[in-house]
Amino acid sequence: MSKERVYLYDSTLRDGGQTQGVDFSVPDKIAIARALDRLGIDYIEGGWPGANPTDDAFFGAPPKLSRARLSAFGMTRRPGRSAANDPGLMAVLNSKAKVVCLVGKTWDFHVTTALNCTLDENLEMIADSLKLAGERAEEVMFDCEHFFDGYKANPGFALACARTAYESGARWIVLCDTNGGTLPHEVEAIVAEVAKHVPGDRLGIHCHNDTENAVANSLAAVRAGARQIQGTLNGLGERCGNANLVSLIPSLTLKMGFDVGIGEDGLRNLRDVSRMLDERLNRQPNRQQAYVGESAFAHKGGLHVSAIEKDPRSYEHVDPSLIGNARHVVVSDQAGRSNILARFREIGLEIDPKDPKVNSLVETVKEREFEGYAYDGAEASFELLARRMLDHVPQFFTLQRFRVMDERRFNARGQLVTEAEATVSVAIGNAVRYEVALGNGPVNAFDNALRKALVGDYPGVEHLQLVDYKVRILTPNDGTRAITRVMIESEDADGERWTTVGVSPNILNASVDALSDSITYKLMRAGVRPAA
Ligand SMILES: CC(=O)SCCNC(=O)CCNC(=O)[C@H](O)C(C)(C)COP(=O)(O)OP(=O)(O)OC[C@H]1O[C@@H](n2cnc3c(N)ncnc32)[C@H](O)[C@@H]1OP(=O)(O)O
Ligand SMILES: CC(=O)C(=O)O
Repeated sequence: MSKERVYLYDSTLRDGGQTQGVDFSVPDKIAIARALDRLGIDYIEGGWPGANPTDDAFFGAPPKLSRARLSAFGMTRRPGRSAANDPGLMAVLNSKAKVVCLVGKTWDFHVTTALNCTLDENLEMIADSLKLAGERAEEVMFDCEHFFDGYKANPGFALACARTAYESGARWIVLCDTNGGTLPHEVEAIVAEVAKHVPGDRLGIHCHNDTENAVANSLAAVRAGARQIQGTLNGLGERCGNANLVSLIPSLTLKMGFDVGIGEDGLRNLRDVSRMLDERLNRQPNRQQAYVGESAFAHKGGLHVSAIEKDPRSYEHVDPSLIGNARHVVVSDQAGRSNILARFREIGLEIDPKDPKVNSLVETVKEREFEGYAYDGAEASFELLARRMLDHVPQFFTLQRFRVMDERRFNARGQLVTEAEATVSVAIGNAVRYEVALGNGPVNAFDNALRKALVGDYPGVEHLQLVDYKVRILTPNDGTRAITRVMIESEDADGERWTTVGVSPNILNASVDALSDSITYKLMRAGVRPAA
C-alpha cells in the first residue's frame, strides 16, 4: 500500500532570514535553495520580492531547481486600495515566481488594531489578493496569520478567513501559530475543527517555537489531517524560530509512516544539509540536535555502552545511519570498561579485553576527570592518554622550558596596548631549538614561538588552526588561584577537527598542555615520523 503524502514547504530563506543574527547574501540563498532542491523539498520560499534588494536580486535571477517549486512570499493588499494598485502586492506578483504565498490576518484583534480596518474589509482583502494572485501564478497559498489565537478569540471570523481563502482559489490554507504560544493538544483539536470546513488535504501548518513545541504542534496538525508542513532548516526563524524540518522529516517518515517526497537517499542527506546551513552561517552545529547532532547517538553512561554493545536498539530510538548520522561512544568518569573497549575499536586500537591495562585506564580516566579533565569533549587527549598507557605515542618534541612576558601599556598616542613575548626551548630529536615570538596575548605568543620551533622539522604545523578556545574555572571559590580547564579545538587544512584539554591552576600552563596535545595528535594522525 502506498504511503500517504505530506508536502514540505521550506521557509529558511524567508522566515529563517527573520532570525536575529542571520543575514543571508544572494549567494547564500542560492546555495541553500540548491541544497533544499537536492534534498527533495516540495516548496522553497525564496523571500519577499519588493521587501529588500537581496530578495529582489534573488528573484531576478533565481537558481534553476530540478524538483522544488520556488515560492514568493508577500501580504494581502492594504486596506483602502485595490489589489492591482497595491505596489507591495504587485512586486510579489511581478516576481514571476510560479508559486505565491500571501499572508493575511485571521485574528479579529489584529484586524482592528494592526490594520485598523473592519473585519469585512479584511475578508475582501483576502479574496481580492488571492484572486489576482491566481491570475498571475500557477499556484497560490494563504498563510492564516495568528490563526490559533484568532480561533480562540473569534472562531467564526477565523474560519471565515480560511474559507474565503479556500473559495478564492488558494491551493493551501496554512494555519499559522504566529506567536508560538499554542500547545499540541490545542493545535490538534482546532485543526480537526477546521478540517470540517476546509478539506484536510488543503490544510497546512506553520508553527513558531516559543514554547519549544513547534515540531510537536506540526505533528499534531498532521494527526488532525493537515497535509502540508512549513518549517525551516535547523529551526531558524523569527524569535525562538520555526518548526525544525530536520527533526520533522525523520519523525514523519520513520515514525508516522508518511511519504514526504525525499526518499531514503534524501533522508540520509539530512545531516549534511543541516551542517551545510551551519557552515553558511558560521555557526557551531548544535551537538544535541535531534537525529543529526553529534551527540544524538553518542553514548556516555557505562550501562548504556555495555547494552548497545549487545544490541544498539537498547539505547537508540532509530538506526543513526538512516539519517546520515553515526553511533559514537564517549569516555568520561561515567564510563565503564565497555566504553573504553568500544572507543578503542573506533580508533583502531587492538587490545585484549582481559588486559589489566584496560582497568587501569578506566581508573586513570576517572581520577583525571576528578582533577578536572573532561575527556568526553576532548577525544584527541583521550586517545593520546590511552595510546601512551597501552601502546605508543611518538615523542615528536619535548618542551624543555618556556617563559612569557606579558605587557600592558599606553603608547605615545595614549592608546592601550597589550602585547606578549614568549621564548621556548624545545628538544627535537638530538637538536634543541630556541625561539622567540610576539603575540597579542600570552597564549598567542607561546603558540607562535612553539610553531616557529617546530615548523622546520614538521611543516604540517603551519596549517594547524585553533578554531575554539574555552576556559572554565573549576574551583570558583579559590578566586584568582582557581584551577582552570582549557579546551582547544583545532582544525587542519583538510577541515578535520579535534579537541584537546589541559588542566592547571596556571591558565597558561593548562593552555600549553592542550596545545602540545593538539600538535602531537595532528602529527601522530598524519603518520609523521619523529625527527632524529
Ligand atoms: C508573521 C510574519 O512573519 S509575516 C512576515 C514578516 N516579515 C517581514 O516583515 C519582513 C519584510 N518586511 C518588510 O521589509 C517591510 O515590513 C515591508 C516592505 C513589507 C513593509 O514596509 P513598510 O511599508 O515600511 O511598513 P511597515 O513594515 O512599517 O508596517 C507594515 C504595514 O503593513 C500592514 N500590514 C500588516 N499585515 C498586513 C496584511 N496581511 N495585509 C495588508 N497589510 C498588512 C500593517 O498594518 C502596516 O501598515 P501601516 O504602515 O499602515 O501601519
Ligand atoms: C506567516 C508567518 O510567518 C507566521 O504567521 O508566523
